[in-house]
Amino acid sequence: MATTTILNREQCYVKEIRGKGRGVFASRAIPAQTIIETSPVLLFAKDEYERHGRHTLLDHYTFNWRDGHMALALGLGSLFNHSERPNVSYSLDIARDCIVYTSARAICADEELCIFYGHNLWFGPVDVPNESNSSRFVPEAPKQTMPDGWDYLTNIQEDFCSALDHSNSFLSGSMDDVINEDELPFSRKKLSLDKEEEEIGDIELGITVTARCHFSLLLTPSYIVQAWVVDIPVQKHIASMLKWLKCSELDIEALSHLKRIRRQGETSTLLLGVTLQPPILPSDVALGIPYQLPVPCNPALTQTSLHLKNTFWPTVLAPRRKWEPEKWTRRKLKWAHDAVNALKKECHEVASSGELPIVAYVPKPYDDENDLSQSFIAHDTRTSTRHPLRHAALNVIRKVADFRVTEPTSPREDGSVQTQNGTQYLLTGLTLFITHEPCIMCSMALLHSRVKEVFYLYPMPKTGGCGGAACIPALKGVNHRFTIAVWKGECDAGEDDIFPLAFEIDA
Ligand SMILES: C[S@@+](CC[C@H](N)C(=O)[O-])C[C@H]1O[C@@H](n2cnc3c(N)ncnc32)[C@H](O)[C@@H]1O
Repeated sequence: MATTTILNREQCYVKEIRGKGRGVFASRAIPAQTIIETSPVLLFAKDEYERHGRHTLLDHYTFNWRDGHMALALGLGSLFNHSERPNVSYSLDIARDCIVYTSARAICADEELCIFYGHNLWFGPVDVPNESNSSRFVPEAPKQTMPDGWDYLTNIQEDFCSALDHSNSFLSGSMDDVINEDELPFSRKKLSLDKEEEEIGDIELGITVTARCHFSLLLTPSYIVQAWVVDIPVQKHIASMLKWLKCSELDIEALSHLKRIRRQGETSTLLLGVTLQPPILPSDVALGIPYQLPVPCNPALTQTSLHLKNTFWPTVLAPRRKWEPEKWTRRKLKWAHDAVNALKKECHEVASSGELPIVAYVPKPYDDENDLSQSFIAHDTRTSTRHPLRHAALNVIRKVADFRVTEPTSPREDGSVQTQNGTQYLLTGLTLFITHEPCIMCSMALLHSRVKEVFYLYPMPKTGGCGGAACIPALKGVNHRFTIAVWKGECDAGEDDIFPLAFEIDA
């Protein structure tokens, strides 16, 4: 086999490999994160490339560039072969018209240097670097246009998050001024949780009961059941039965929107509860036999709805409290604006490392630093770890939890330190900033974490769990709600396109 030695600054050489043609090799050990090669590119306009280039051998060597241009890397850049487990990542330096190749892990002398071309190869690949040596790093794929199941996340241009947000006109003025809602650089989603139920057919009947589960706070099985009631023939027994009920286990929160007694003519009926079996009643009171009735599952929000609900069972009127969004001062806006810029800065770095450019950031809280004494940032690592659950939001929750485990609370008597237990993952009172709308899984995790609010820059209509494909904090039956806000100016689509579902929240 012929061996040609061509050295670049990092002493790489080119060698012929069976079944692959030429390849680039390290002549000495290279530490991780070393720039191996910077190749200037030759750019072809889209038209020119379509008419000529793509019908030639050039098509095996070119990279997608911005604005439909195609780029041919000069120097060693065109000679890196493909591997499923590449040891080299690359980033397109659009401003300098070059491609920068960086070692994704420590590389041994005489190891072949490979990049990842993507999933749509035009040749049958041979010889992947051996598993024990291999990095799990998979950089952005050239020419990849296939749907990736993640709203084309893998195709998001590197420059997407590169521009810091300098549009900070809202920051000039007194820092204590409260900013009008329509001047805020973000829009808050309103989560509509309750329908008015003003038609008889709209009344939701039945009570949702949750089976007791000691292990999960959130995902417990629930059933919709009818309520048990019993007629009380003798009026003087009503008071004693109400007293008995208070002490029984039947008096539960889920029935608090219903009145206990229904009077119809001479008959008084007592609402007992929502057990699966008929409740056992006191034997010393003359009562009818318990029976089941469908009862409204929500309080009445309006008089019309009250009138209709009362035909099923007397219901409490609880007019909706007006949604009152939290007021934002200029000082707090500055805090959020800094957080967005921190996200973007990190995102830019992540994109050039070959991971999906998704970053989540939990800054020190604006109001109360006792909730978290330092800020945390994490990016998506599902590519490098080959672990489909390593999303940015989950990674940052984990970082916060890991930090808290090591953060001593108070010393014990014997002088050893005590750590908090079981609640480290909680983001109570904290705000999460994230480049992309969290997916359904992450939105559920965030709900579980009791996060106070989530700001994102880029909506994900097909996979998002904060208004895109679903709106997790607006679901019925979840035990926490968080505020959702979208930072303006990151997406040109109209709001209706992004959020096909209109939600409102009860404060
Ligand atoms: C950008 S060039 C790489 C340099 C090329 N080997 C050469 O000698 O010019 C891409 C071409 O290299 C070959 N190639 C790259 N990676 C390969 C692999 N893992 N297995 C087989 N052929 C590969 C394919 O023919 C592909 O069209």
